[in-house]
Amino acid sequence: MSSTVPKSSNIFWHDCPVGKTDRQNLLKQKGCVVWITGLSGSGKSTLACTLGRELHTRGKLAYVLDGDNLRHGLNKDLGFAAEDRAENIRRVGEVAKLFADAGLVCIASFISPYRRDRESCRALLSDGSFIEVFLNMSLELCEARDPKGLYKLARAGKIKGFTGIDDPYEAPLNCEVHHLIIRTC
Ligand SMILES: Nc1ncnc2c1ncn2[C@@H]1O[C@H](COP(=O)(O)OS(=O)(=O)O)[C@@H](OP(=O)(O)O)[C@H]1O
Ligand SMILES: Nc1ncnc2c1ncn2[C@@H]1O[C@H](COP(=O)(O)OP(=O)(O)O)[C@@H](O)[C@H]1O
Repeated sequence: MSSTVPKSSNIFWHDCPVGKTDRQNLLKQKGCVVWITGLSGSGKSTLACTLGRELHTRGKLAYVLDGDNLRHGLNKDLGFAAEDRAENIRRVGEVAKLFADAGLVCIASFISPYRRDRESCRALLSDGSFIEVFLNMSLELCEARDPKGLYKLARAGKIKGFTGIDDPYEAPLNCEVHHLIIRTC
């Protein structure tokens, strides 16, 4: 699928009197995006929900955007070809930016296998407001977990273009948080 970025013309930005700073003051927190990337089964959703709960417990407003979940709605028209993944991440980046602008801690949990797509999302946010977390789990570990049985299907050739099997994953070069687990099971 090709990019659906619209070619709008004759459009004008409309500023509202209540801005991001006002919302942040109201909420007593800073809006930002925590972007969790890693292979399927690396623990992205688990970490996203744990972090979301921890922030909630501390009285901070957070919201989790998860790949599987958004593919049930906003991104249900997208598959897993490189251009579909790029469009998936582009849309999520824009949504995450809105959440951060609203003053929330937006926790985005997506494989987001392409460096360029993640960097485009980073570029949407101001310095320090995009925190990239790399769950660096080995393919062996993720495959041993295989909670949805997807690696088994990919190995059997029943899913084509599965990340880590026959589709690429580009590890971050300069992420804010690098979580590495070396054990194999
Ligand atoms: N071909 C292929 N490759 C990778 N993953 C696949 C594929 N097909 C389906 N799934 C399921 O889709 C989930 C990943 O969705 P994402 O939106 O995070 O993917 S991406 O960022 O656009 O690459 C992923 O969820 P997680 O296991 O939570 O990562 C899988 O459940
Ligand atoms: N820190 C962890 N230690 C051990 N198992 C974990 C950990 N985090 C997640 N898991 C398990 O690994 C599997 C994949 O986790 P999940 O959060 O669904 O990964 P992802 O969203 O990256 O696909 C699940 O069965 C989950 O319970």
